[in-house]
Amino acid sequence: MVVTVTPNPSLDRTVEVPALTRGAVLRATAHRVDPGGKGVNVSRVLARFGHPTLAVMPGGTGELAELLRAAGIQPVSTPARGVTRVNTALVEPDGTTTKVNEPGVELAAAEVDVLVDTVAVHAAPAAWVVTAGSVPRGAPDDLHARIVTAARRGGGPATRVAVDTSGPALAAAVAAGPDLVKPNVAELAELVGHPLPRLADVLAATDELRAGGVGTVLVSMGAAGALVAAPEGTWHCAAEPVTAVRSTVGAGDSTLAGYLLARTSGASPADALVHAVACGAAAVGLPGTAVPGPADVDVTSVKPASAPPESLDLTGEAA
Ligand SMILES: Nc1ncnc2c1ncn2[C@@H]1O[C@H](COP(=O)(O)OP(=O)(O)OP(=O)(O)O)[C@@H](O)[C@H]1O
Ligand SMILES: O=P(O)(O)OC[C@@]1(O)O[C@H](CO)[C@@H](O)[C@@H]1O
Repeated sequence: MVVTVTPNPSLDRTVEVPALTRGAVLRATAHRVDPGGKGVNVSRVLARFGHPTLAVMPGGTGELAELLRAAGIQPVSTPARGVTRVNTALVEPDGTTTKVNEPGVELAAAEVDVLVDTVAVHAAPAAWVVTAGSVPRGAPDDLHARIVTAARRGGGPATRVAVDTSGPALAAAVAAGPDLVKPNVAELAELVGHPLPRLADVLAATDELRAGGVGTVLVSMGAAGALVAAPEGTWHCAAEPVTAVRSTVGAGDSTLAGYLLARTSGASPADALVHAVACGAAAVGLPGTAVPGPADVDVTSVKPASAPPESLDLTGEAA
């Protein structure tokens, strides 16, 4: 079982437009609404694969709860002020996505405590507790760090904790020594305080995090695939670039879910990375915040993970 925590859940509204023109009235060619928020998306992938999951979040009632139940996920709601935010993605035909994320619910100190304690209550049977996404208004920067500690306190001997967030919240969470973090390259660069133009720079950054007490670092790198730096070793893997990108929203969450699904089934970090990359590639071919299931994911189309090509340029500026 995997428990996910989404401190700032959302309803993701995706509107496809012929072109994004500032100041114009745009006529949508398609639209959809998906449950959203990073932890929620991880639960949605797990549910599509038939893996048991519980999604903890402040608020998360009304339409979001209905959509989650329809997806086979039982939401665990904790008290919050305000309503679930609506995050809007404007998607152009080539997949270019402009996203507007609302601030979302607000938490008083007591509501933060309830969220953190609820994680401890549900952590015992979990193989993984995943805490992910932005920190809502009113909550402290160390919210994910507190959730890591709560998951450890309430979890069983086999419970592991993964974090996917950014900025000061990621820095605080890393200091709590989670078993896994899943930054993208920009988030990792902000964390270590300098740009990471080549894969060698990403590797050095993952070494730094692991030396500081993080167990595994899973770095998603867009079309350049993903890298895992684990106690067992370091591997890189990339899918064939998806040319028909529908929406990249949720690709990182699908990558993380794919990795955890494979690891809980006993796969090695290298094989789990292949599954993670296949899930990420499948996600970008799906509209809006649709997440992949087994029928969408083709592991055989992804080459086995290999030693990281350290000279790989990640800026897209190589000659
Ligand atoms: N153009 C692409 N072609 C093939 N695979 C892709 C492409 N873009 C992304 N992916 C896959 O999706 C994964 C996640 O993408 P990315 O690194 O952009 O996530 P992210 O920035 O964490 O996303 P988010 O936080 O919005 O969910 C990549 O590791 C890769 O496997
Ligand atoms: O505002 P946050 O919490 O950083 O990100 C929220 C969000 O953009 O992330 C998910 C994709 O990863 C979406 O479902 C959701 O709208």
